[in-house]
Amino acid sequence: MYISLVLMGVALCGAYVAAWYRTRRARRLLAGLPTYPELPFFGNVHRFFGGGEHLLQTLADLSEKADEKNLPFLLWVGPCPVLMFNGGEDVKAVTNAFIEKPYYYRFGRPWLGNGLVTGPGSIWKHNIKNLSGSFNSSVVDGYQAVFNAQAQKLVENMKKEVGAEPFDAMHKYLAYTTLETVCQTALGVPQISDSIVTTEYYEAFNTAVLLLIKRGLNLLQHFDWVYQLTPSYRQLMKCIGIIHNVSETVINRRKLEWEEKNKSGAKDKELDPSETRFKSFLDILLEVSERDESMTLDQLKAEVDTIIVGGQETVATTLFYCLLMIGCNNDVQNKLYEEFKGIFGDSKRPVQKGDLTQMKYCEAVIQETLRLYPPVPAVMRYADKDLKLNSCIVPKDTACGINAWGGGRSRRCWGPDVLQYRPERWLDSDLNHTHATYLLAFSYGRRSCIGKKYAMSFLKTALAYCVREFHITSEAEKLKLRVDLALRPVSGHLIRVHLR
Ligand code: HEM
Repeated sequence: MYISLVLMGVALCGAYVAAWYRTRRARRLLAGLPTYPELPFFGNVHRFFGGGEHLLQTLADLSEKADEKNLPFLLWVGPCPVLMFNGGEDVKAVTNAFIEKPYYYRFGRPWLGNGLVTGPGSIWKHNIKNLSGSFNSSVVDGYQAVFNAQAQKLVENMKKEVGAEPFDAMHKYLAYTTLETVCQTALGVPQISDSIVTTEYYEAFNTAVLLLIKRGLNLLQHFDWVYQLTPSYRQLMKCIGIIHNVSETVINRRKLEWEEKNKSGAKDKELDPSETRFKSFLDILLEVSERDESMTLDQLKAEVDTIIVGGQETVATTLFYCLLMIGCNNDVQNKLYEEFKGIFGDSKRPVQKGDLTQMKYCEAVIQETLRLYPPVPAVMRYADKDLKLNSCIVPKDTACGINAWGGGRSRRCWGPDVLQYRPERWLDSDLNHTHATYLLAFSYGRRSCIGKKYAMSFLKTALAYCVREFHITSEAEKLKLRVDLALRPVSGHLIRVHLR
């Protein structure tokens, strides 16, 4: 025990000195940027302790300071610099220059392998060429029947809550709805709910997310060899085993079907559309694997798991905040209802592709929600070379934060009513390219979200079903939030539904 502690102490000191030596040039180049006073050894790391609420306060505080000065905010994690960018030309330059991510993205690799989110830049660069169009309009349009069925199921479930106590829509319904939707469209399995999203899978999925967050927030566990000694590691591996087992089973079955189809000499190499009635993400990957040897079975699994993770909580969280916001902004809800009435009349018919393009106000509601409540408040890039910006030089080896919370709440960009929930601002013809660089919920530039079109189509569909059926109320003006990778509520997050 004593020897282990001494060894750990020596390793930590060694790592600190090496990192300090490597980043002394950064200290010189970044002097003058807004920052916090540093503690010896820890830098500003103590600002991240104290739980998710405290973390959000820190993020909000540094975002405001950066906005006031119109400069990136500098943090020191031990001896290592982290620059936080709120938006504007800097974000554009940083996201286009850097495709590497800091080391802690590796924590997700036991689950997501070298998929798009967690893979190293070189692998991402190769695969994105094949996958960037995976969720283009024609593919996503093919998912509309799944979106409708899932939205219908959601409102049927929520009807149980009519006249009941306020409830937590996220955990009771939304998380499950989006997990089913994304599994179904990613894997292309009909009747997925019975066979795939079992309670065991759902629980393993949620626990794995929480364990990864826990690791991220515990600096000591950043060392692989420390983490591998913990019970959390064993629990994580168990959860990942359950999740992988599901995706592997489906992938293997689908791959066999695909190979048999090819052997039988079918001219059209797409799977029989009658089986799924849409082209799943897995189908797209199988097509890629035919012409690109680097799309191995492992890589294919990594990409499928990535899509499921990338699309599940983000979409559920956005829908959740949309419901909360319209629940405490009656005027907004009325306008939304009127828009749906204009499109559907009194009918509760399924949403069609053409309806989605007419939902302009609905789109504004989603954008405004994402501006104030980005599900992923910040993402990171790693500077693998120097980059000259107008505001500073980003030195090689600096971590760069793309701060969606700060961008959406930048007074400089959005004006004095920045904190007001006002979807109308998105209908304003004065909105321009600069505003786009401050709406960072989907990140920006290279390695930004490829599921934006998917997310918008599903969210519009789900909102149409919910608002046609229910009048929603919430007390979200009392909403309290925390950050633990995702933006999560602490209180003020319950809703009530009333039949229209
Ligand atoms: C409102 C919903 C969504 C939000 C707010 C969102 C947000 C984001 C963000 C912030 C990133 C950048 C991650 C990083 O740099 O670390 C990202 C990447 C990604 N998202 Fe989304 N996402 C959403 C929906 C979806 C959906 C529905 C899918 C797929 C079905 C998806 C798939 C992905 C993938 C594959 C990446 C990695 C892209 C790359 O690195 O090239 N996302 N998303």
